[in-house]
Amino acid sequence: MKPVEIAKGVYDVGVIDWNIRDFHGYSTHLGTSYNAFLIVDEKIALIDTVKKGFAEQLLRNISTIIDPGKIDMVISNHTEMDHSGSLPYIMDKIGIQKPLYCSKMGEKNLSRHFSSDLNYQVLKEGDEISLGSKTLTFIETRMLHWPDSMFTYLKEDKILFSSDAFGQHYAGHEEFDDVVGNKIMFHAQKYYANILLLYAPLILKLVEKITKAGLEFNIICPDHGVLWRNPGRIIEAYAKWSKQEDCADKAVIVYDTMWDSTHQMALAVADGLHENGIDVRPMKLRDWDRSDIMTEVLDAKAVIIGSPTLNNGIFPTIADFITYMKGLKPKNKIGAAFGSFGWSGESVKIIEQNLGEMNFDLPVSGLKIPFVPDNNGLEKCREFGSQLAKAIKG
Ligand SMILES: Cc1cc2nc3c(=O)[nH]c(=O)nc-3n(C[C@H](O)[C@H](O)[C@H](O)COP(=O)(O)O)c2cc1C
Repeated sequence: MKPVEIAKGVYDVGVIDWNIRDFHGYSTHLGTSYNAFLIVDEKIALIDTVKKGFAEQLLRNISTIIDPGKIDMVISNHTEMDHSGSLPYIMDKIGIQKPLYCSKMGEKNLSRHFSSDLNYQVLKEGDEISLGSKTLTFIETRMLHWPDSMFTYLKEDKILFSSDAFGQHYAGHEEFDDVVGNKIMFHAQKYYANILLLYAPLILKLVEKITKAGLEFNIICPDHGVLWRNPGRIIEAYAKWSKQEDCADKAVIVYDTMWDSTHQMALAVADGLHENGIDVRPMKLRDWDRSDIMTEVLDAKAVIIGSPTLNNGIFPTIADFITYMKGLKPKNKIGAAFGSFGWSGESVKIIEQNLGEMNFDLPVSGLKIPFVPDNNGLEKCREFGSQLAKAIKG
């Protein structure tokens, strides 16, 4: 994609990765983009680079605006390779001695990826760099989502370069949120649920800090997806997702099955929930990616997990999902477990134990059915669903 001038002298020179479907284990719906930004003033700054394989494309994009050798400095908001993989190539092209600005942790982490001979210049919160008529300042955002993460703010144009925060894995020619319309919120929700949810308390503090400081934004520029020309919309969504309160009367049933019994149970539990006014999504793990399931979990009140017993344990995909969800630390959820078994039936207890460790509320005892559920068994599943519905509404 050709560079886009988003404000006078400020360009998005990033690239689109149309075909990536597996982003470190996260299943993207529509690829992604690696955004990088060039600010042309008396001095010229490049904010972030792109994934390694796209380095030449980035350089070509920059070359349509200026001679890359004229870049005076590079600013690295985040060390992760999708934004830094091209750094060695770019530094080599623009002059290895040029300053590479980053946070304190950025210096530490970048030098563990690349040469420690680069001209690292450490920035701290509130530091300013004048480019001439434009001034850059920096906001520490440690652990949002890496220790090195920081934001860069272009004061005069009120543009925030927010690194991975507010991003979406979305590939498209549209530059701004309003051009895509409401469907962009799904991609932003998926990104938040899978990358940022565990840092919800830090996000709330950051939103508070920014609000208190009275910082205004004309555009928020994340390193993935579209740029937010309506920043209020995404800031409000982040505040809501981070509070994890006021979720919808919605339940996600996450399950897997070998011989269909737990599947039949899942559908009957779903009926019990639906008949009692709950919006319910049964999702079988070998058909749905864990990142899609987490997207649904984010705004659901209940997560109900079903697994057959296999070798005295839970089915491996369920263990995978529980590990993943645990790491993302969802809060204020109701949980429940069910599953079919043959003789020892450990799965329900193991799931309940895990949900308990995540501080989920378990208002209804788990439901186990031996082998194939008959009509009576299916009725028990519906009843289990309706009891859960009452707890969700209560
Ligand atoms: C390889 C294998 C191992 C199993 N191990 C156990 C077990 O340790 N304990 C148990 O209670 N049932 C065990 N079962 C029985 C299943 O839990 C039972 O068939 C159940 O109905 C399967 O549910 P599903 O149709 O949802 O997969 C095992 C089944 C298979 C195929």
